[in-house]
Amino acid sequence: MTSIASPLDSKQMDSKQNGPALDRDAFRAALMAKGAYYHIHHPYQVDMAQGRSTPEQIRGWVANRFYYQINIPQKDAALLANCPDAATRRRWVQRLLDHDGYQENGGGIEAWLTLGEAVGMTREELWSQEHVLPGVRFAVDAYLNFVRRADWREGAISSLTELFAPEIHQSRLESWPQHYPWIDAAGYGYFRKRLNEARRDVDHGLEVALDICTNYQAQQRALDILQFKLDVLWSMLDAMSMAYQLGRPPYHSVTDERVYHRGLA
Ligand SMILES: O=C(O)c1cc(C(=O)O)c2c(n1)C(=O)C(=O)c1cc(C(=O)O)[nH]c1-2
Repeated sequence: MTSIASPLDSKQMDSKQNGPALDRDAFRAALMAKGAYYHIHHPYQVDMAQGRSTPEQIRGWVANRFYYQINIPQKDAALLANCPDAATRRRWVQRLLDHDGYQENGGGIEAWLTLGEAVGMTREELWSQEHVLPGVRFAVDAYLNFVRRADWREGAISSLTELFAPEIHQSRLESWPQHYPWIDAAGYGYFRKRLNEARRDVDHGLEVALDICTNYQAQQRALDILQFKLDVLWSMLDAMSMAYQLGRPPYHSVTDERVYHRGLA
């Protein structure tokens, strides 16, 4: 029971736009094929993986990604708030604990702060958001706002970029220590921690998608949602490329000062 209209509901269907539904395996394959657009292929990410990034570029990425990290639990809390099903909430709530921590377990945000220190930044610097580029902020905010407004099942589908995340975490664990001996190994805990968490998360997200998207229109909608999320991740790196690789941070043509803001509350 939800008051938010979603094309995932069959009653919202327009029969004229219906094509044949993919079977479960073919739909899973169509979702997986979206991996071709994952940010693992973005030049900024490729440069980091191949050892071509400067310390400033790595630090810029860590500081900007921190904004993603701190918004993920708010996104998951929004999804929980929109979800009327207790059994789903009981599983989904683990994501909040993964990032925020519980009892003596520090959680993902804490692990990301450790990564920040490992690359030579202070915790205060990350929390201040002074390095967060407007383009990164807008992309992350778009994700949070989408999940706030969406049917929880659409929110769940938007997390499915995590299908492709274990590979990217694994690749960082393998390549970064070789290329960047200046990074303190304590910083890699986040990536190690996410390997299993992401696999468990996608089992749940995929289950939701495969169970619910059983007709053509719902399947197309799910693919569109996944593409939207891929766009979020890609756009974040586009903004970082401009600022840290091409030397074109916001307002670079009018001032040498950093003109960043913390967004509008
Ligand atoms: O480092 C990455 O490339 C990467 C990507 C993604 C993703 O694909 O959205 C996530 C994460 N990391 C991650 O650490 C994480 O906790 C996470 C949660 C989610 C989500 O959408 O709920 N995505 C991601």
